[in-house]
Amino acid sequence: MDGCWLLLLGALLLLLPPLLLMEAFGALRFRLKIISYCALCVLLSALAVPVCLLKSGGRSADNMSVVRAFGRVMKYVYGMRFEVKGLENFNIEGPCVVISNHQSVLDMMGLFEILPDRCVQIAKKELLYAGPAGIVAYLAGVVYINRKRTSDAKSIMAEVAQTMLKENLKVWVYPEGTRNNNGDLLPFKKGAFHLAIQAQVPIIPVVYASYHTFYNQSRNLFRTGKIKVEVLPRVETKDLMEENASELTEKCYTMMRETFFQLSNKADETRGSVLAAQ
Ligand SMILES: CCCCCCCC/C=C\CCCCCCCC(=O)SCCNC(=O)CCNC(=O)[C@H](O)C(C)(C)COP(=O)(O)OP(=O)(O)OC[C@H]1O[C@@H](n2cnc3c(N)ncnc32)[C@H](O)[C@@H]1OP(=O)(O)O
Ligand SMILES: CCCCCCCCCCCCCCCC(=O)OC[C@@H](O)COP(=O)(O)O
Repeated sequence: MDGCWLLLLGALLLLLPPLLLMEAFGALRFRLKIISYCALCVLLSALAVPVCLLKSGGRSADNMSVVRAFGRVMKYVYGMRFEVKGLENFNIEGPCVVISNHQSVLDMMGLFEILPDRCVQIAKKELLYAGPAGIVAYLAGVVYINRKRTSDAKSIMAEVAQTMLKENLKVWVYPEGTRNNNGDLLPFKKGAFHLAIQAQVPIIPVVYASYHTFYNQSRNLFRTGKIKVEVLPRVETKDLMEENASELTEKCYTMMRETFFQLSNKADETRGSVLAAQ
């Protein structure tokens, strides 16, 4: 492992000159910081691959704890602190579907901060081609879907409903289906909710506060910061059927959006105008 840390240190030193240059140029600085973040993800992944192979010999959800340990290095490098509420809501026997909002590539830090054991994510298939990061995600049991081929994605998720029960897995889905940094949540895709209903497992919503105070792509802002996170109480799906998926989606969306605004200290403008109209 000593070799690994030396390699890591060497790479960080290599990243230092570009980081200094960034002080002078806003846009360049922002880009370099994002690139260095991705490079660190790739580097940590490359270090984690052999450890995963030694631990499990191949693809296994047990490897996710290795990836989580390596992933937790990133928050120290980028000066992110987390304030987590409701972590005890993860303490449930058996499988469940975890859903959370997805703002940026920085979410990897927030993910590994609270990721429970034996929890795998659903990811877009393009991530498989991100070199070592794609490989380590595959080794840790990440399920890849092609978002453009809905019917394929649905059948893969139907298989996941079976495997999560068989192998006692939690599955983490970003129901917005893409990154979104607009200060609100995008409407949710329904796959996560069909998955929970098919497997008859609870949903655990997780909300990360808006990053707007320290990260904003359009303003080239990427500083250190504190991220409030709340793990909400489980939403049961027992006895729900396929036709209940839309209302379940709506219920979770409303709950998470309210929490998102609370955590981000913002007024819910839409709700305000709806109330005014009544
Ligand atoms: C070493 C450490 C450091 C290294 C770090 C690097 C290594 C990392 C390692 C490890 C961490 C990995 C982390 C990865 C993170 C990745 C994040 C992403 O990639 S986010 C993008 C992909 N995720 C999704 O897209 C969400 C899942 N998407 C869905 O669930 C969608 O619903 C989907 C794709 C299944 C369909 O999407 P639609 O765009 O067609 O929209 P819809 O409205 O949901 O569905 C259309 C109709 O189909 C029905 N439907 C959907 N799913 C169904 C189902 N399963 N069964 C039946 N009907 C279904 C719906 O009810 C709807 O029909 P009606 O409108 O209601 O009539
Ligand atoms: C051979 C080296 C190839 C290098 C490629 C550089 C890739 C950088 C790897 C960073 C991996 C971090 C994982 C990111 C997960 C993530 O945040 O993915 C975004 C998707 O959720 C949503 O996609 P989108 O619809 O594009 O917003």
